[in-house]
Amino acid sequence: MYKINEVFETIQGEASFTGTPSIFVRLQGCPVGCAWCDTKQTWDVNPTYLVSLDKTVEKKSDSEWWANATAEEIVELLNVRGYTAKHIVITGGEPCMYDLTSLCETLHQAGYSTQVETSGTFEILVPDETWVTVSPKINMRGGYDVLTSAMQRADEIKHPVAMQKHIDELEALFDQTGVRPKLIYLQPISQKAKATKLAIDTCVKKNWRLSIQVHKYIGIN
Ligand SMILES: C[S@@+](CC[C@H](N)C(=O)[O-])C[C@H]1O[C@@H](n2cnc3c(N)ncnc32)[C@H](O)[C@@H]1O
Ligand SMILES: Nc1nc2[nH]cc(C(=O)O)c2c(=O)[nH]1
Ligand code: SF4
Ligand SMILES: [Mg+2]
Repeated sequence: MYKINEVFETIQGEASFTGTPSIFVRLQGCPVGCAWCDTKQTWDVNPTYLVSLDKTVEKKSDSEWWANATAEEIVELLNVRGYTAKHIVITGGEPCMYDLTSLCETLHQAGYSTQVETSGTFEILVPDETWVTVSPKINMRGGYDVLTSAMQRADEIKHPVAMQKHIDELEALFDQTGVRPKLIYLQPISQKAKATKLAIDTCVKKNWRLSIQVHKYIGIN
């Protein structure tokens, strides 16, 4: 069973897959506690807010409501809803709190590609074909060993930044782990002008890439 906060079809707004029609499966639960997190409604798994899977899909705004669903029930839901996107983004919350192998395999068998968005604070349990986006949560709850293996598995790094300290921490992480992935994106925190300028200047200097959260600029989910 997976704990589902919401399922919706939209355009991927972040990093390499920006612009790709995607179905987002947002899982409930995250113990990491980033101060600037834009999905705090996913942090707690509160039994009071357990609802049906349909209710999580019909949400009109962010809420702590969540539902239990099997991989098969999720594929069935995508069929019933008539979604046309073929790319599934599994996010959260922290999706790697759960073993995502069977969910991704079931989605692959049904003809979808998969991508996981993770903080790297839990072991990443996904098939080889799954695209893994790691937003390493440095000096946060979670193990250093796990973060190293997450860096090794990462297909891309997407690092939220607001101040120089965040860039210095990322450089230190590359040095500590000996892993420097090819695709490194800086993502300004919460569209702040100062954060955006810092991200642009640093990307130009280091030949990294910029990820703005496109969906937030155009006002979609
Ligand atoms: C909400 S998280 C869920 C997945 C996972 N827990 C993680 O942190 O990667 C999805 C992405 O949004 C980023 N993010 C969260 N809040 C943000 C904010 N206020 N501004 C920019 N990026 C943010 C995260 O770093 C991560 O890359
Ligand atoms: N359009 C859109 N793109 C996204 N990319 C990552 C998201 C996330 O919340 O993980 C997200 C999201 O919430 N919406
Ligand atoms: S790890 Fe991801 S979901 Fe959890 S608090 Fe940080 S940004 Fe939010
Ligand atoms: Mg989001």
